[in-house]
Amino acid sequence: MELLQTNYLQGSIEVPADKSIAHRSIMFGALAEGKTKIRNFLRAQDCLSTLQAFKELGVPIYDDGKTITVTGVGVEGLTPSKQRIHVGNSGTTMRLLLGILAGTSFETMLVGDVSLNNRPMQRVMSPLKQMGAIVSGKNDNEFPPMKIKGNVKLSPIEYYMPVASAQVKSAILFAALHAKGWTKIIEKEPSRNHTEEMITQFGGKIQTDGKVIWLYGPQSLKGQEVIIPGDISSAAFFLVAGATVANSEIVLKNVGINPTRTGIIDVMKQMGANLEITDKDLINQSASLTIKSSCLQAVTIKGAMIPRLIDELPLIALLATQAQGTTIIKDAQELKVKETNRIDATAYELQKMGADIQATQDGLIIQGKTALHGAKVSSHGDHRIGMMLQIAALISRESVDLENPEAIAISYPNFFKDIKQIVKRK
Ligand SMILES: O=C(O)C1=C[C@@H](OP(=O)(O)O)[C@@H](O)[C@H](O)C1
Ligand SMILES: C=C(OP(=O)(O)O)C(=O)O
Repeated sequence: MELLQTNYLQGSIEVPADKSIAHRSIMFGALAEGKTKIRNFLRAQDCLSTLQAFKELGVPIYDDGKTITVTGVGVEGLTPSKQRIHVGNSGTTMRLLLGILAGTSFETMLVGDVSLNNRPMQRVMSPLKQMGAIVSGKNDNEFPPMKIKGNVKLSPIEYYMPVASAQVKSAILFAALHAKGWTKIIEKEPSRNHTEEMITQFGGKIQTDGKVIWLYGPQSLKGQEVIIPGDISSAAFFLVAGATVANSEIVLKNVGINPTRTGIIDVMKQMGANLEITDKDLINQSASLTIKSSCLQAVTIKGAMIPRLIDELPLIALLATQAQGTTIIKDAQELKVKETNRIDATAYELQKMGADIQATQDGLIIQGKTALHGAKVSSHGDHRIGMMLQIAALISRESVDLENPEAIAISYPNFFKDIKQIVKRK
């Protein structure tokens, strides 16, 4: 597919709903008592996998096209699926669902696509086994398909997380809601806290202090109305496009600004981006972001910042190709086990366009102020790599051909439609 080109970018966009919150809204809705109404659900492949999975586990879910209504059944109300549950490309669905299924009385098989079959599951298997569930991967290794036999008498645990991962933390918390006693989790670095926030939103009790989280189970939750803000990880594509394409100005409305997710804003500001935050809504944790063409400086990104912008790193690498100086990204080895190895895929594809970018063991080194040229590139079947390459095409102003653009529907089905709205050809 030939990617879109532009002379400059201008306009206003309402980015799609937050993917992390959308998955969790179905999950909490299913586990709570009573009805949960979800407004602005993300109808993208990953979240539809979660929705379908819970239908197969016997949860009544009704979508009138605007609002999704989930009739909660509680973990004891889930019923065995008649068949293996397909979770497609979604790591979040598989890992969080394992945490939920850990508290059931039955066995479930979870299968995914080729990409998901290569994603490590030991990180969730290990704590869930300690809590009393029986979990195994294909041929007794840690890779999907996964088989899980739940245990209605789960034990609480104290768990030091070896990786900074919101998915692992969330899987443990879902299981802890059904374990009798105190579960304590110590994070390696703070990761996105949507699960903790939604436990409180759904009437549960959870305590946090920096990297430490305590939850006393069992707990029952109450159905809620969930209004999902726009996804900052989707807004990020436009932030980078607006900052790097000359004479541009883009307004992004209703973007989620939970501080565990706003690393991209902090890093872009540090780089000198012309980025303004307005219309802050503190209740819904959302705001408008205005980005204008910017003069950028290189940065070093590492440590506790990494989980706050993990999904935006391929895009930040692209941004760094246009900044003054050498940008270094380190401590980001988690990027190797996403939908694809995002360190290698980012370096390989941007090199094809003329970028001076080197993959390292745990990140990337990018020399700035390089002109990008046209090329034939591939998404590697990874939605975020595909979208990053469309932004690279806007910067290059030369013809770029993208192989496997379909992957983009995993998180952002209307991506090209939204880009078309702001592309201005003189
Ligand atoms: O919990 C979540 O919703 C997510 C957590 C992150 O994964 P890890 O927990 O594996 O870092 C992130 O990369 C993913 O896109 C969504
Ligand atoms: C890593 C991602 O998602 P998941 O882990 O749910 O597949 C992502 O959306 O970039």
